[in-house]
Amino acid sequence: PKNTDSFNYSRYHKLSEIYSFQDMLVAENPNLVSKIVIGQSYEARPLSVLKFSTGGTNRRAIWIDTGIHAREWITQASGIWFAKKIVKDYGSDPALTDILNNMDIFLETVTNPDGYDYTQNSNRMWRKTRKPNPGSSCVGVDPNRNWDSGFGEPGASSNPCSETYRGPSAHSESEVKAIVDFVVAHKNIKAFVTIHSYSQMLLYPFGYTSAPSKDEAELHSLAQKAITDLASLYGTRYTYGSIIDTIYQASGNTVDWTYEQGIKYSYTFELRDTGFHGFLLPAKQIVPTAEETWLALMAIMSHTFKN
Ligand SMILES: NS(=O)(=O)N[C@@H](Cc1ccccc1)C(=O)O
Ligand SMILES: [Zn+2]
Repeated sequence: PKNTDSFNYSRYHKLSEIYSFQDMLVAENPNLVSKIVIGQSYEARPLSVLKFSTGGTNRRAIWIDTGIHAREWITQASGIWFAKKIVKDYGSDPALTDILNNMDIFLETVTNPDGYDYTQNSNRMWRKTRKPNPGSSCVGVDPNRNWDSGFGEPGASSNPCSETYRGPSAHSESEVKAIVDFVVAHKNIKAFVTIHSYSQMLLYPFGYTSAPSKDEAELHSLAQKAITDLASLYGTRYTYGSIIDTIYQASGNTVDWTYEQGIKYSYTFELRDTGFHGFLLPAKQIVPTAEETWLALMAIMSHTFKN
């Protein structure tokens, strides 16, 4: 595709097409969008983050990532759609314009590029990173068990062959460490949203413990508002609540760590569907899924902006 208007948002794209989309979006919108490379994957691919900013220095910021689990293709595709949506709506949608006149948005659309490439060329059901595990014939670490929050506690595996292998140590994966370093250095991120599929859930900390977070009440009511807005478009029904109560115990997960870093509005989405297609969601559902999810993201971003 020649530009981001002719780009086909209703199709899943290979890694090189996503990278060229990012560069086209930056080139078309130099006053709003820039690309930051926060590190590199095990196989030395760039970990690229799109920054949406109207100026200032170290403004309060919102982080969104998609594709940390490679096979969850609806999430990378939604992330691409979100990027174009931000550019289209800035200056026309009052709520988004207000947010971007005061805050920055960081969007990492391919958070596990090695894994994504592997699903495209080898194993469509790959989940983890692609770093070999010494002493094992099994490859990869689960990037949603590798964070330094309840690391190694129940809710992750110590077996390199497991899909939920936590890794040899917290932040052992460069794809995780790059985000850790970015969050620690930035210091002004107020909302952190990491997007997975499938199950149709909106989840908040904690996953490693049944102890409620101190902000449980606020996180619960904001989640309720977000999934209500989501459902208003196509009637898609989400459940919501703490990770451990709503899905299962999971230690070393992303938002437990970001919440413990002090980022109150830390959420994990599980997008469509509830298992009929699962990870193999048909491409015709990409745009409807992205559109409805955007409404929930706007609820979270607006609340973050006002608080
Ligand atoms: N996306 S998924 O199918 O892998 N499910 C997630 C569920 C999950 C979501 C948020 C924190 C911990 C765990 C997982 O990492 O197991
Ligand atoms: Zn996932």
